Amino acid sequence: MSKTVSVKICGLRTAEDVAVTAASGAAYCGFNFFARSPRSVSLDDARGLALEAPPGLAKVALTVDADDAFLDDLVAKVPLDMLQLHGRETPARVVAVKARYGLPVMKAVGVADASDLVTMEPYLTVADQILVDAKPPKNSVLPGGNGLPFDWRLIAGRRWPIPWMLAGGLTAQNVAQAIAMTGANQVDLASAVESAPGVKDPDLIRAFMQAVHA
Ligand SMILES: O=C(O)c1ccccc1NCC(=O)[C@H](O)[C@H](O)COP(=O)(O)O
Repeated sequence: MSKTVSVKICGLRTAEDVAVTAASGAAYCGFNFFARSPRSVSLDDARGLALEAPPGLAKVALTVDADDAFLDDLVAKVPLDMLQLHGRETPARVVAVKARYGLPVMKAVGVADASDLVTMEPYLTVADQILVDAKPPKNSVLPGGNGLPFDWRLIAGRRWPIPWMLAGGLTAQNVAQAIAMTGANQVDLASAVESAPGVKDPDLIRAFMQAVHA
């Protein structure tokens, strides 16, 4: 029996991105507020995009080590379903963000070797979800969204007590193998559905979704 895998497409910047993501059957869309990313959007633009998102498409805001002043503004302006913390936020910071905003929090953890799975453990009791992502290369300015996979054998057969998403270099060509190896029920991607950094390609989004559901 085939299983249902939920998809999050991250780094949406235009109304067409949102429309295609929703129509393709993705469960989540991500708005990126890391200023140095080619995928970043302003609060005003994100508000417009979020208001256009149809019911059923969960709106996730990705931030990196954001302070309360920024998050206050973000949550006041943009209707959201989840906060994604993609920096060096501690477990205590996850607890504080959850309490302050009352939104589910997904904590991203970069994986390069088995020690990163130990680093993940304290988050499993405080976050609502974990994003199991590739650790960025040392010279990258982006803490995520580098289009590079990690060694999926590191998490093959691993089960965690809270929902989690697999991310890092997923493509239409490798996602079936990634799901089979890791048992992921949710996947997240940015780079492989772009024709250029920050520019989503509707055909690539549709091809990825077909590969997930094949
Ligand atoms: O995508 C970015 O530019 C980015 C910048 C800063 C922090 C995180 C970022 N992306 C996080 C995501 O949720 C990506 O979807 C995830 O890392 C996978 O990206 P990719 O390997 O490009 O599919």
